[in-house]
Parts: sequence; structure tokens; C-alpha cells
Amino acid sequence: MKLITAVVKPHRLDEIKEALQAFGVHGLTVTEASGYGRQRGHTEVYRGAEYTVDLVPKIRIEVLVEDSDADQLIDVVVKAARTGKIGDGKVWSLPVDTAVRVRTGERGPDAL
Ligand SMILES: Nc1ncnc2c1ncn2[C@@H]1O[C@H](COP(=O)(O)OP(=O)(O)OP(=O)(O)O)[C@@H](O)[C@H]1O
Repeated sequence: MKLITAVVKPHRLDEIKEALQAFGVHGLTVTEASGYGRQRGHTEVYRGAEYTVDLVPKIRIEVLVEDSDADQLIDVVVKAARTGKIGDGKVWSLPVDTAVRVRTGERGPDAL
């Protein structure tokens, strides 16, 4: 399994959720985040307001997937998140040893 993490612009959330549902993911986690990338110190527009601070509001989306789905899922997220402007975000993946579905006790890919 892989954990795909995307830190992206908040206003892309609906589009990303729809794309992930169409892809067939069974679950995801969304948390509010803030951060900066290479453009540190540059302004970004968030909900009409310009931010010159270096910590810009983002959302972090996390999805556990089977190894065989990881590359395709990353492409889906990147496509749905992209505006072509500074601060579009970053997507990365990590290997995951195990996952447990608490209600049933299923482990590994069956737990996803
Ligand atoms: N090296 C990093 N490590 C951890 N988180 C990062 C890193 N780079 C970016 N992030 C996170 O991703 C968010 C979005 O990154 P951002 O789009 O600003 O990166 P970028 O690579 O500089 O892209 P761009 O050049 O398009 O602005 C940041 O706000 C931060 O939370």
C-alpha cells in the first residue's frame, strides 16, 4: 500500500474529491494546513485576499491506496488540483506497512 499526500489549494477540494470518487477511492482524509514552497515570501491570493506571509492556507488530502493504483491516483490528483499558478501544491507518496479496518479487523489492502 501507499499513502498519497497532497497539499493543495483549498478551492480545488471539490474538484479533487469528485475526481477521486470517479477513480473509485473508498476513503480519504482532509485536514487544514498551511505552508510554503519555493515561492516563499511571494504573494498568493486566497479567497480574494492577498497573502504576503510565508504560511499560506492549504488543505492536506491523504488517501491510502494499493500499490498498483498509486501512480494513476497521483495523476488524478495533480490534474484536478492544477491551476497553473504559483502555489498549486505538492503531491507525494510513502510506503505503508499495514492498515486496519477497525470495525472488522481486516488488515492490509482488504482494510482500504
Ligand atoms: N519541500 C516541502 N516539504 C514539505 N511540504 C512542502 C514542501 N514544498 C511544499 N510543501 C507544501 O506544499 C504546499 C504547496 O507548495 P507550493 O505549491 O507552494 O510549492 P512549490 O513547489 O514552491 O510550487 P510553486 O512553484 O508552484 O509555487 C506548501 O504550502 C507546503 O505546505
